[in-house]
Amino acid sequence: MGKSSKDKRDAYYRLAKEQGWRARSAFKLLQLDEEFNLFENVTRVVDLCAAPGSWSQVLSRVLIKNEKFGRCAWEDREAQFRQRMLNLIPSASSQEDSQQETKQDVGMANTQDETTARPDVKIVSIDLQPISPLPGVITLRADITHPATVPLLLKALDPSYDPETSTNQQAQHPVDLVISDGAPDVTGLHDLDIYVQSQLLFAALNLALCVLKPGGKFVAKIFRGRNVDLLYAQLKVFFEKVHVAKPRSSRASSVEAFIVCINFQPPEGFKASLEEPLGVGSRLAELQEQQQDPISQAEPSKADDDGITEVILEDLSGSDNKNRWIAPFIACGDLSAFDSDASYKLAAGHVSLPPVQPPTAPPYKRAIELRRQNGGAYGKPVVAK
Ligand SMILES: C[S@@+](CC[C@H](N)C(=O)[O-])C[C@H]1O[C@@H](n2cnc3c(N)ncnc32)[C@H](O)[C@@H]1O
Repeated sequence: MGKSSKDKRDAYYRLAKEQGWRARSAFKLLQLDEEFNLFENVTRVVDLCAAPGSWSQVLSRVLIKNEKFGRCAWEDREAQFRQRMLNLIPSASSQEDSQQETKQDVGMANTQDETTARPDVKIVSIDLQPISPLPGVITLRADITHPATVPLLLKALDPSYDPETSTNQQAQHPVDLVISDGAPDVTGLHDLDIYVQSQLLFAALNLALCVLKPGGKFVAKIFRGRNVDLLYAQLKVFFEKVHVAKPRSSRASSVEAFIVCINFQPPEGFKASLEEPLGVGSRLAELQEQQQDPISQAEPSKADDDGITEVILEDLSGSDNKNRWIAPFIACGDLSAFDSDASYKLAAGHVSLPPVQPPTAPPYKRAIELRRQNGGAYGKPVVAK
């Protein structure tokens, strides 16, 4: 979590520290769950691009510790927080609570905790960066775009999996839910950022296809850019329902959104492949060809059984119309929830809480070292006169 002055006034940044979450992203997952009931009947989950680990914390607290974060609990916590915002000084007890929890989280072993673990629950989290231990969560430090990560993940999910002898890439005990909050270091070059993000998304989808069980769910961060409708149509090849969701805790000013794909239905004869991953060559296009056109399958403006209205745009231009599809857009999170674009005023007496989980290996550490070695020769701040 950054510490810019905007962040300090961002309610979710402060609320995350109040409640002991490692990052404000925890609220995005909680608000997505509020809308889509993501964790219902889920015991095996893979969290991709998981550092510093706030999504894994949510998984651990909901699935292992059986904590409830439904609308009621959320509103209760929020009401308390609003009260403290009015008083503008965090209560000593809430600070102690969150620090206590952090100590618990950080102090736990890297595998299932004997006292709290539900033996039927398996959570595997992966990131390029190290993730501090969490109760009941297996953490892997790996690159999700690298083919060697798939056998690593399969082995973590199923210790009897042997990449040497196994001809079957599918895990023996497949996964109910794959979530990915992957984001590259944003360059500010819009098209490049969207391209790199889409490569992360394809890597996440590829991994998901290797481990998801039929009926499983896939949730991933996307940057909504030009041609995102091509992506929605591609996801529709594998999942019965594809929604694009914007939690209230995700800044409206950001192009970030989340695809929520429900009911994994691999096309007949489809096998996830490391040699020919999705996003490379014509494999996806061929699968789309095999399938009926998703646009003609869906009836325009029809409410499905969740009461969600699908809006299909009829006038998509270009010859590849049949490869495009507009996923229903859903804003989620209670309307009374904090606005992530608003700045909330802090009083003079406001006490800022320390980060719940200081970064373990932040990329800027090396830059600081280099700057020190060079006697501050580069990257010196320019002082305005
Ligand atoms: C927005 S953060 C994820 C936050 C996390 N969901 C949480 O709640 O704490 C994005 C993460 O993506 C990770 N990432 C980016 N590219 C990756 C890759 N190729 N493989 C694995 N992780 C990657 C980054 O290291 C970073 O930790």
